[in-house]
Amino acid sequence: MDYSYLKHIRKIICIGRNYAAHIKELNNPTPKQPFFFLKPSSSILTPPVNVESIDNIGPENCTYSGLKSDGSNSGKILIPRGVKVHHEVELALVMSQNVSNASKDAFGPKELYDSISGVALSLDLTARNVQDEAKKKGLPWSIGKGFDTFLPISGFIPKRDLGDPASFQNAFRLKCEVNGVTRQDGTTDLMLTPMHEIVQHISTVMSLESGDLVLTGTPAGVGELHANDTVTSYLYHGDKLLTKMTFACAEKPGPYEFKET
Ligand SMILES: O=C([O-])CC(=O)C(=O)O
Ligand SMILES: [Mg+2]
Repeated sequence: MDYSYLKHIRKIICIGRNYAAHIKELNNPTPKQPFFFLKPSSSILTPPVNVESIDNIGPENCTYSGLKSDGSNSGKILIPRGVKVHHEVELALVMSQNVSNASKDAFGPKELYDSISGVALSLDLTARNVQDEAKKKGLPWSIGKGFDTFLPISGFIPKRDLGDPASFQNAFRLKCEVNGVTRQDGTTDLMLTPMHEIVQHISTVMSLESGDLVLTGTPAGVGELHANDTVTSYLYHGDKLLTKMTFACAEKPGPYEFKET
C-alpha cells in the first residue's frame, strides 16, 4: 500500500450532506448549495500493517508525532471520553492539479478527472454529540470532526484503475461494517452534488492545491463506534474491490472529556 500521497496534503476539505438518505437520518435540512468544512492532517490514521496485529496495538501510543517517512500513521481509532463517535464512510479525491476559481461551464467531469491523481477510501469520523452541541450553539465543527485518528484512510488508488471520466461519477460503491454487520452501503450515483461540481464550487472559495484531499460526503447508515469494536470499510469500482481497511477502536487516554456546557 502506498501512503506517500498523505505527505503532500495541504488541506482536507469535506463536503457535508451530499446524500439524501443521510440528510434524512439526521433530520438535517438539504443544503441549497454544497457546504464544506476542513479536517486537520493530524487526524490521519492508516490501517495496521496486518490485521492480525490489530490487538497488539495499544491505545497507550496515542500521541501524534507526524506521519512516518512512508506517509503512514497506523494505530487504533481512539474514542475520546464522553464522545459519541460516528463512522461516515466516504470516497476521497486526491488532487494533482491546482484548481482555482473555476467556472461552472469550464469545469465538467473531464476537468475533474484531469485534476486528480486518484482516490482513497476514508472514514470522516464525527463526534456526533460534540457536533450536535456546536450546531445548536452556532459554533464551528472543528472539534467534532478534528480529533486525532478521526480520518482513517486507505492507501492510494491511482486513476488508471478507475475507468474513464464519463463513468467516474457513478462507478463507486462504499460499504462500512462494524463487528461484521453492514451499517453503510451506498453508491456514488446517489450524490446530490456530483464531484465535478463539488470541486468547481470549492475552488471559487478556496483554491485547491496539488495534494489536497476532498471527501465527498457519506451515504446513509452512520452509527456509533465503541471501544473494542472492529470497523471494516470497502471501496468497489463496479464489482471490483479496490481496497478494504480494518481498524480496531479503543478508549482515548489523556485529559479530554466531553461534557455539554
Ligand atoms: O456530519 C455530517 O453529517 C456531515 C457530513 O460530514 C456528511 O454528510 O458526510
Ligand atoms: Mg462526512
